[in-house]
Amino acid sequence: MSARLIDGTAVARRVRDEVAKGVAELVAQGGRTPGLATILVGDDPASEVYVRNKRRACAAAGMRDFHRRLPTTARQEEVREVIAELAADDQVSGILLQLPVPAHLDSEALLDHIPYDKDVDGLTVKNVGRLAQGRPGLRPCTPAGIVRLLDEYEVPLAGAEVVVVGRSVLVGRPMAQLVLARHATVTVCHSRTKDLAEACRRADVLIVAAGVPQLIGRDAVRRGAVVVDVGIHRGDEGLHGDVRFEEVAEVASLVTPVPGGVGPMTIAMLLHNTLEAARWQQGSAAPAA
Ligand SMILES: NC(=O)C1=CN([C@@H]2O[C@H](COP(=O)(O)OP(=O)(O)OC[C@H]3O[C@@H](n4cnc5c(N)ncnc54)[C@H](OP(=O)(O)O)[C@@H]3O)[C@@H](O)[C@H]2O)C=CC1
Ligand SMILES: Nc1nc(=O)c2c([nH]1)NC[C@@H]1CN(c3ccc(C(=O)N[C@@H](CCC(=O)O)C(=O)O)cc3)C=[N+]21
Repeated sequence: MSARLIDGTAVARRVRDEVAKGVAELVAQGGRTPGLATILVGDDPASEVYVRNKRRACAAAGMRDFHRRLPTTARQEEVREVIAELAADDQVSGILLQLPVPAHLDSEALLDHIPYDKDVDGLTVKNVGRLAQGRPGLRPCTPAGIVRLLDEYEVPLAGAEVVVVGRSVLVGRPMAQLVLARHATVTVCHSRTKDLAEACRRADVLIVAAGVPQLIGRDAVRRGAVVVDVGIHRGDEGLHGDVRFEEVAEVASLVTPVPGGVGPMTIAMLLHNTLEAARWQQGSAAPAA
C-alpha cells in the first residue's frame, strides 16, 4: 500500500473536543446548554447502533440528550406530533429524525416539520436551499465532515476535479454543493452514468457514496488521487465500504478507511451542528458556510 490513511477517528476526536469547549463556553456565558433530540422509528438494528452512538457522543460533549422511540407501526401524525413537541421545547437545540423511516411514512413531509434552525441534519428545504444559494445555514453532517477531513489533510479544492458517486439528498447532492462552493469542478455520477470508471478517473478527489460494496476498483482511480469512501456495509468479517480498499490504496495518494474514516466524522459534525444551532437560537449569526 502506498497511500497515506486519512484518520477520521483522530480528526473526529479533535472536532468533538472543540465542541465540548464551545458548549462549556456557551454555558459559562449564561447561555442554555445545547440539547440534541434523536427520533428513532422502528427497530432497524443498524439505526439503533447509530442513534446510540450519537446520543453517547452528545452526552460526552456536555450536551443534553433527548430521545424519542416510536414503534414501526407509528402513524405519520404520531411522528409529526413528536416533532412538534420537540420543536416547541427551547431546551432542544437540534432534532434528528434517523433515516430511513418505515416505508409507510413520508420522510420528506416529516422533515419539513423540523424548524430550520433545529435541523442539525441539514435536510429541510430551507437549509438545502440555503446551501444551493451559497448562504449560511446548517449543512448535512457527512458531507460537511468530508470537507473538514480534506481541509485537515490540506487537500486543495479550488480548481480541483472532484467526482462524487451518488446523488442522494443525504450525501451525494450536498457533497457536490459543498465542494462547488469551494470552487471545485464537480462531476456527479449515479446509477445511470454510462462509464463510471472513466468518469471517476478524472478525479483529483473521488468521493464514493453509492451504497454498493466493492464498486470502485483501481481502474477507476487516477494515480495520486484522493479517495473518500462513504459506504458502510456490515459483513460477517466486519465493516466495508464501496471501495476495494487494498487495490485502490496502491494507486491513491490518500484514502479513508472503513471503519475509522468518514463515519466518525458524521457524528462529530452532528455535535458541531447542534452547538451551532444552539448559538443561532440564542442570537448568534447563522452557521457560516
Ligand atoms: N459513513 C457515514 O457516515 C455514512 C454512510 N452512508 C453510507 O453511504 C452509502 C450511500 O448512502 P446514501 O447516499 O444514503 O444512499 P442512497 O441509496 O440513498 O443513494 C445511493 C446513490 O448511489 C447511486 N448508485 C447506486 N448504484 C450505483 C452504481 N452502480 N453506480 C453509480 N452510482 C450508483 C444511486 O444512483 P440513483 O440516484 O441513480 O439511484 C444513488 O444516487 C451507503 O452505504 C450508506 O450506508 C450514508 C450516510 C452516512
Ligand atoms: N437522519 C440521518 N442522518 C444521518 O447522518 C444518518 C442517517 N439518518 N441514517 C444512516 C446514516 C449512516 N450514518 C452513519 C453514522 C455514523 C457511522 C459511524 O460511526 N461509523 C463508524 C463505525 C461504527 C460501527 O462500528 O458501526 C466508522 O465508520 O468508523 C456510520 C454511518 C449516519 N446516517
